[in-house]
Amino acid sequence: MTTAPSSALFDRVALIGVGLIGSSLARAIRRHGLARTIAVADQGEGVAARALALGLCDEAGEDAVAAVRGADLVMLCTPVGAGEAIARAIGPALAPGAIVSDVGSVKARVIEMIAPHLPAGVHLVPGHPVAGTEKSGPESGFAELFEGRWCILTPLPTTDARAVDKVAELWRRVGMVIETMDPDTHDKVLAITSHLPHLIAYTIVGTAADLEDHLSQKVIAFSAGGFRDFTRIAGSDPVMWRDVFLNNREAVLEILQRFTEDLTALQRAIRWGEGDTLEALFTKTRAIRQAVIEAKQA
Ligand SMILES: NC(=O)C1=CN([C@@H]2O[C@H](COP(=O)(O)OP(=O)(O)OC[C@H]3O[C@@H](n4cnc5c(N)ncnc54)[C@H](O)[C@@H]3O)[C@@H](O)[C@H]2O)C=CC1
Ligand SMILES: O=C(O)C(=O)Cc1ccc(O)cc1
Repeated sequence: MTTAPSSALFDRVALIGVGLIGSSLARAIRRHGLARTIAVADQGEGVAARALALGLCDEAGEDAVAAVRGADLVMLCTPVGAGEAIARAIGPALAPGAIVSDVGSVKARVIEMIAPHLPAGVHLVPGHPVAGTEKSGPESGFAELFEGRWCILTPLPTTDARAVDKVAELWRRVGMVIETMDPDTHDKVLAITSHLPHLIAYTIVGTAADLEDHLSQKVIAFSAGGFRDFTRIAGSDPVMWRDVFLNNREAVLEILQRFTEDLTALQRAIRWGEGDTLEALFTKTRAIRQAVIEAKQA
């Protein structure tokens, strides 16, 4: 099963967590021949065995320490809340010169949780492939997930530049476009573009579910258009998203404050029949939609 192409970037890649993102990365690494050996560790019940059966890796088990031994790249692909315990456990087993990276949707807290447990000589290169779906588990991954999407790296000023380049090259070879920013900026940007939309979706679907029985059943039966789109997002993994909100608390609360103020202004406009206010906002947002589409096509 081991692939040994001459263009392999890494000798042994250890993926800790082999759900949607870990399994997509395993598939993409295999497809592009980027590692000689892929070892995975996952504590989910039966997940490691399923990853092996799917042919995603050369070795699989529950023990992260065993997976990282001899690895030149360790990629943390678990919900972000698990990062600290994993880093504490694997720290002593990491080879000098090894790179530790991650795919977490939150960056500042992840760095705070992981960095203190890494020995000197091990390079931390935090990252976030901004590509995903509402699905989870090793069966839901696919090699093309990352193609044409952004990968944001948030290295510390002290991070070894060669280590950053190597992680950037990995994501580039699986099709991503690389952007570098500081962790706080990342967390603020993602709070509005990803975390708040998920919170809104969870709220709308929760509100619909709490309607009187006869109404809530009709909502499900006749759900179409907008509401259906929200149910897709609200079907995302509960543990992953619990960890995102707990670990990007400040940025999410700040953006939620602004959002609720804007929502209250809209509520007022509807109450007082201020059609001009509504139409002006909807005209502005339509232009933003157009700009987003054009940016994607560029
Ligand atoms: N789902 C998405 O669309 C995206 C997710 N991310 C980030 O990727 C990470 C993983 O998310 P998904 O792959 O979607 O989740 P997932 O739920 O599909 O996979 C997570 C895996 O981690 C395993 N796991 C949990 N705790 C563990 C531990 N202590 N040790 C070993 N394995 C453990 C679980 O058993 C599961 O198999 C998260 O940090 C998330 O923020 C980043 C981009 C997109
Ligand atoms: O499925 C969707 O619409 C997503 O937004 C996927 C996603 C989830 C989390 C991320 O950090 C990045 C992308």
